[in-house]
Amino acid sequence: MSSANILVLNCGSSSIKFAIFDMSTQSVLISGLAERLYEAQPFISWSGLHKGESPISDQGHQATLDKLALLLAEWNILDSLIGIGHRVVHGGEEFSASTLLNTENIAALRKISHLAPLHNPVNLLGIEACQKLLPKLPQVAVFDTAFHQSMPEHAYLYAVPQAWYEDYGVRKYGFHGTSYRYITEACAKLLNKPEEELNILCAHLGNGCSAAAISNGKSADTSMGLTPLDGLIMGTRCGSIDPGLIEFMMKAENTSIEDIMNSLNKKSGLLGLSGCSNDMRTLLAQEEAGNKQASQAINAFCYRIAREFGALSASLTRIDAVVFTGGIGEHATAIRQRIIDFWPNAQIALDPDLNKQAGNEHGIISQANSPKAMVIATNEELMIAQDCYELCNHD
Ligand SMILES: Nc1ncnc2c1ncn2[C@@H]1O[C@H](COP(=O)(O)OP(=O)(O)O)[C@@H](O)[C@H]1O
Ligand SMILES: CC(=O)OP(=O)(O)O
Ligand SMILES: [Mg+2]
Repeated sequence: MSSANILVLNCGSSSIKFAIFDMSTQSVLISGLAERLYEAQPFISWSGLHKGESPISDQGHQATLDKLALLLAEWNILDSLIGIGHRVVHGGEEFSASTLLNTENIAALRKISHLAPLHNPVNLLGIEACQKLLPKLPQVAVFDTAFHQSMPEHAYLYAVPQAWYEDYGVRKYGFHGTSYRYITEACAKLLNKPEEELNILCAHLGNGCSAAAISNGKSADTSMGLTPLDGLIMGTRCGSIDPGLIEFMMKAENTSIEDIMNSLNKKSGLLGLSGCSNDMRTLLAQEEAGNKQASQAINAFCYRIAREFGALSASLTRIDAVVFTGGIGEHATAIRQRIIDFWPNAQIALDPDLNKQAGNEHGIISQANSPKAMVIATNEELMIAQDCYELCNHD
């Protein structure tokens, strides 16, 4: 087996995605997903050199990380690894680029963990598990926030007392940056343009959802903020709301700030509006079956994305393409059409066949005479593997 293998770990709030890359060929050897970690029956599946699936004996991230350690040993892959790359969602102001981890910067990461409560604590759990399993192996953190460090001050400042920014780092950071970085590279190639000349609007629509304006290949603005709670409607997160709502609901329900924040993070978004699911596939099926609340949730979701595109377009001198990515963006034909329907002044006309097949060989789903709309499958794991490989080889 090659000795240029990198393990990539993406610990999410309720799932763990992993991939083993052979960087001598930039190919994936094995990739997998553990899902529903806090539900009755957590489950892990993998494919590539080895293929299989298995229930996980216990709930939570730790049991899954233990299971993954057993699988890596079983696949005889541990000795071939030269580094481990971790998706870390929040890098605060301290981390503006991918970083080789050590005791000091892990401690610094721990300090900003509360800024992404659904993500950073479990990202750290993954880092600790790997340290235990392979203490000598270099580990690299790749931050969702890094790509957005190019945002200008007028985009990232909140209109709150300046001391909040100076003393506590309260500003917009933006997330899904590793995905936007991949999309920028891929889109420039597909449109045959230098990255530095690419101007696009992109929506990353997964469990977490955000949109970004990319100007001359760099992030100019994005919908998520200090935390990944702001902006678009998400699976269980509310997105933008009137901040006054928080005090209002605390008084109305005579409850704590923790309770309200828990509801805004875990019981809102598509789940809260529909009252039935955070999963777009389920909601589309429910809508088809006549469930009005599911329909309301989907419409609010799509409208908010159209509105965000309209707002973000203010920061671009020209729009080369509107790009959809993430689980929903890549797979939900009807959602892409509905977003475009809610955005008439963009004058985009989708080609129904191209939209259905999620793009031609250039990723394009719009008609020939329309402003361009595209679908590009994101690959955060490849970006993480590349950064990890580069940092491991330089040390
Ligand atoms: N064929 C599909 N049609 C509609 N929605 C889909 C389809 N496939 C996946 N999705 C949706 O994608 C979302 C998950 O996206 P994903 O990017 O995998 O999430 P994560 O943020 O966990 O990485 C879910 O809402 C799921 O319903
Ligand atoms: C930042 C974020 O929302 O990530 P995810 O989409 O993985 O939840
Ligand atoms: Mg995701």
